[in-house]
Amino acid sequence: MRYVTVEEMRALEANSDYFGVTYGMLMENAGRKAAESIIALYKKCRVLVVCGTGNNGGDGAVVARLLVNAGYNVMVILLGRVGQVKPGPALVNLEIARGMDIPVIEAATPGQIPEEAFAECDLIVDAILGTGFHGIPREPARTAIRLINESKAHKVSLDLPSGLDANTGECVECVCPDLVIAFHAPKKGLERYRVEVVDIGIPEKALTHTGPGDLIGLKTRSDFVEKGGGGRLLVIGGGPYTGAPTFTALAAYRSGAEIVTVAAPRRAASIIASFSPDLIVRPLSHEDFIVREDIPTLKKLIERHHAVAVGMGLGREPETLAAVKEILPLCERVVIDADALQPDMPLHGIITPNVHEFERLSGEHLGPNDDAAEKVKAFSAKNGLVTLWKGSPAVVSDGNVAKVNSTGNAGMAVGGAGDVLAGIVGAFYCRNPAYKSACAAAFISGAAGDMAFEDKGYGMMASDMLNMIPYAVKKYWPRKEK
Ligand SMILES: NC(=O)C1=CN([C@@H]2O[C@H](COP(=O)(O)OP(=O)(O)OC[C@H]3O[C@@H](n4cnc5c(N)ncnc54)[C@H](O)[C@@H]3O)[C@@H](O)[C@H]2O)[C@@H](O)CC1
Ligand SMILES: [K+]
Repeated sequence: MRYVTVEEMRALEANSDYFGVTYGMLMENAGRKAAESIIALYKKCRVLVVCGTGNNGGDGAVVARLLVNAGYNVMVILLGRVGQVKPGPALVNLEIARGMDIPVIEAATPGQIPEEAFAECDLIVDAILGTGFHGIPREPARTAIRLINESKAHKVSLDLPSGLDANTGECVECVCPDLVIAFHAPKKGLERYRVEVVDIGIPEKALTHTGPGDLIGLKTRSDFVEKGGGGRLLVIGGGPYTGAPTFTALAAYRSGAEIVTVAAPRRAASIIASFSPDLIVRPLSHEDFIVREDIPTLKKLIERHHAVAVGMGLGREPETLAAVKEILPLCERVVIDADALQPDMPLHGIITPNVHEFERLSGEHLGPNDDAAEKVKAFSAKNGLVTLWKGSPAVVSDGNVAKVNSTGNAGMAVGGAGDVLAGIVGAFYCRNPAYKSACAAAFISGAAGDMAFEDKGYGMMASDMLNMIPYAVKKYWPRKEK
């Protein structure tokens, strides 16, 4: 089984919690499965559970409680004060253990660790550090790891051997366990251990649907301190229509882009510029639509931005489409939308077709009982790109995996909603991988649409979605320390 990265695990846990199988339930499941494995392997004996102050320690507290229930003689060493324990399921389970008169020794420094406990036990459960660990073990974890390794007792590590960095698979000083009980899937670096993977009840939906977990690890402006680091998006659109590129550009700003430039034909450019002083608008050569003479200008603009969103409000003048055909290969990160989605276009990056545009591109009519995820995945694989299919619900795929969007509503079938979505995708894509950007954008766009619908029902407009984007981001963006 392929290992799961720390970020993937965080995302799965966050989506699991979002769909109702909470962090607390996951911890209970993890602890129960670990205790069951231990009871199957070791007859009743003296067990020392060494807990860290994070959720791995929380798992250890659940194991301690369940082994006591099964008649084992259990003692817990907490490497810190109870007051330092992560609030939430870990603290709850440590308090429960203490409340059950299980001896919990608090050892905040190496000197406070009762060394004799490591000699007077038959089995040690290593619940010090899990996927939240990185670097070199600090004290008192470091001493505890040494004492565990020097002990003659059997050792079982929860999720991974404490001291193994699951981001890199490396370990400088880590527990050498007889068995690792890994939760949900192995982490990187477990190849050299005896591992038992246990299911902790993460619902299938956490894997198949978007959720707040898809925002974990998404880079935003605050990750780039230098000016313009937050992402510079170029919007190439406008012509017969001026609202569409405007929605895309404003949505990108609302999603955290730092600089958004709109390149549009002259007349459209002056109208777009009049909508908002926030927009940097670059009028092109022709009055009404984009022409081949614009290519050198567009080339220069493309080079000065992290990503490009093209197609919104473009119109379908043959000369315009010919120009777009020439500039698409020049774009490293591109979101291709609306009129630019033509079968003979060199499509790549992320495409955001609605149902009709997808039909035009793939020749596939997706009816209500079609498996949209499979069709969109196949199309994405064949064309080597990421598709954000704007069905209801939307489906995102990179050709390998596919996710169904879990937010959004029928009120969003309103002019401009697709342009807003394209702007959110473009803003995220400036600084993030394509598939992650598309999943996160689908989720945030639908969440903003849900807030707008909550507020205005079917009277909502795309501009209401625009205003809700920052609130959706604030509501669902898991705090860094999770
Ligand atoms: N979040 C969840 O819903 C679940 C988490 N689970 C468990 O939670 C673990 C992840 O928990 P956390 O993210 O809280 O982190 P961990 O419990 O893995 O470790 C975090 C603790 O270690 C400390 N730490 C980090 N680097 C250190 C270093 N170099 N030296 C010493 N201490 C260090 C941190 O300050 C923190 O207190 C998983 O491995 C798994 O065991 C499971 O219960 C499944 C459910
Ligand atoms: K561990």
